[in-house]
Amino acid sequence: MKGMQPKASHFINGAYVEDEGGAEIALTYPATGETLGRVYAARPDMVAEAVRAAEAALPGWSAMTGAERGRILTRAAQIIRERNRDLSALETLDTGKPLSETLVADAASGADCLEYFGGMAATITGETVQLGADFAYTIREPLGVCAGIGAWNYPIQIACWKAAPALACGNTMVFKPSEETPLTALKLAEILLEAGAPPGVFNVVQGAGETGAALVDDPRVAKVSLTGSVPTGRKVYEAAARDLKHVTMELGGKSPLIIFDDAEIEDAVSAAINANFYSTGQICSNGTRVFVQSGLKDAFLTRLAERTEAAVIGDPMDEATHLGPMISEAQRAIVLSYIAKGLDDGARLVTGGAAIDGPGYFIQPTVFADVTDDMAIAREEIFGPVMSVLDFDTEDEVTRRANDTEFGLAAGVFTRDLARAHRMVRALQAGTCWINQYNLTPIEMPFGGVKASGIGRENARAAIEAYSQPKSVYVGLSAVEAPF
Ligand SMILES: NC(=O)C1=CN([C@@H]2O[C@H](COP(=O)(O)OP(=O)(O)OC[C@H]3O[C@@H](n4cnc5c(N)ncnc54)[C@H](O)[C@@H]3O)[C@@H](O)[C@H]2O)C=CC1
Repeated sequence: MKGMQPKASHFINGAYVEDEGGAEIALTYPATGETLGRVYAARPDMVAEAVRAAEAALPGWSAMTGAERGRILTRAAQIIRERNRDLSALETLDTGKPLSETLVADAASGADCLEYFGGMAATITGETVQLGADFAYTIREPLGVCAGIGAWNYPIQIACWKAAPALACGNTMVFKPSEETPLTALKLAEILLEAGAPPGVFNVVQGAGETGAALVDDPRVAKVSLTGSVPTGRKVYEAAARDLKHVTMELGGKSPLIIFDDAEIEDAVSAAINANFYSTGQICSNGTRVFVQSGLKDAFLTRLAERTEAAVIGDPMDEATHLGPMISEAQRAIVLSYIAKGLDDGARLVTGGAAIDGPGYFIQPTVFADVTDDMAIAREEIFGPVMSVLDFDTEDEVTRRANDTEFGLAAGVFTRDLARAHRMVRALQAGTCWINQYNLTPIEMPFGGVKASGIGRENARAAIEAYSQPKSVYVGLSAVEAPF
């Protein structure tokens, strides 16, 4: 298997840079466990160099018109689309996610995002406020150098979701991908340069938490956008607070998917599958607590088991494959430990429940029924293909139980009664809700969490607020009055 080794580890000021003195990070293909290359973590000097490059590029980039910046982002989107197959194959090598997914959901979503904010860049303006004879106007200014830190489940998508709005607003960025998936952010850096972004506008440094922390701590960084777990979010938020930096936190979840008796059953089963097994369950917004009203329970579980057992698990490069491996042996071990806890706690295993023998970090898609609210599998984010099905009887009861969690990323409601659906989403504590759908995250819709699941929103116009700030200018046109 070829194609994993990048030219060098980091991309700073428009060029690949190497420093073999940093900690080595093996590039492992999760489907076979083979090591197919290596990168090195950025040491503090390298992080400082990347921030310096981003700072130096800031005056020129922010002085361009929005239309000029937008044209570059749009061109980058076009290049990504032209290279979608190669980028998707690289993403599959890095993450193990099946090509059938990466072809449609990863680089393609990144291109959607660059196109969206590329189109919007020229419309980012202030406003004018008439104040009697005087008036005020606002100038929407970039924040400065932004740090982006990514998780491993959607590497190029996360990089684009952060870079596109940041760059559209006139900021520059240093992005640190997850140490598990260093590759496609480097490709994005190449593509942005090729599309016309000046050197230093988008830089990439590799490394784990230490590198991320060095980036967050750099006093020249004005804003930090993290996609990661809640514990990491707490650390990064705390570090950013020391210098009162702006933050966007896209964190974990344990989201409810609520299915009423009157739901269209095949749609509800499809949604439960998408909400738990897409990307082998490694999605922050997954609806891992599937509440099913008592009258539908048996029929739902029967169809769910039949369809789950028909999933094609195996070679991610084969486009007929539905489920690839977990990202790593360590993550698979975590998921297996949760399955063991589920069994210990008395949940009923409907299907799956075991690792799959052979090379790579494969695991069966797993469904538990008769799960109760107090079980670990119902309370903690597992980040793997484990679905918990819980029973409920009434709307009030399920609303209360759905909200009884520290998380608040997403929620879904399946019912034919639309008045009930809208009433429910008003009551559900979640940043994103779906009615009769699940896990679709178009760029046009703000995405983010409430409670411990995050701060701020990505995508849509909301992201412009997250990467710019208004400067208010009062213009006096009358005589200045003073008390004496
Ligand atoms: N809300 C959202 O949009 C999404 C959230 N996630 C969440 O991400 C988690 C899984 O991803 P992981 O990569 O395992 O998360 P993680 O929290 O372990 O790592 C996330 C990133 O933070 C970096 N990091 C770790 N410690 C740091 C520190 N002290 N300072 C700065 N950076 C640090 C890591 O190197 C990595 O790049 C899950 O909890 C999942 O729910 C994943 C995707 C989307």
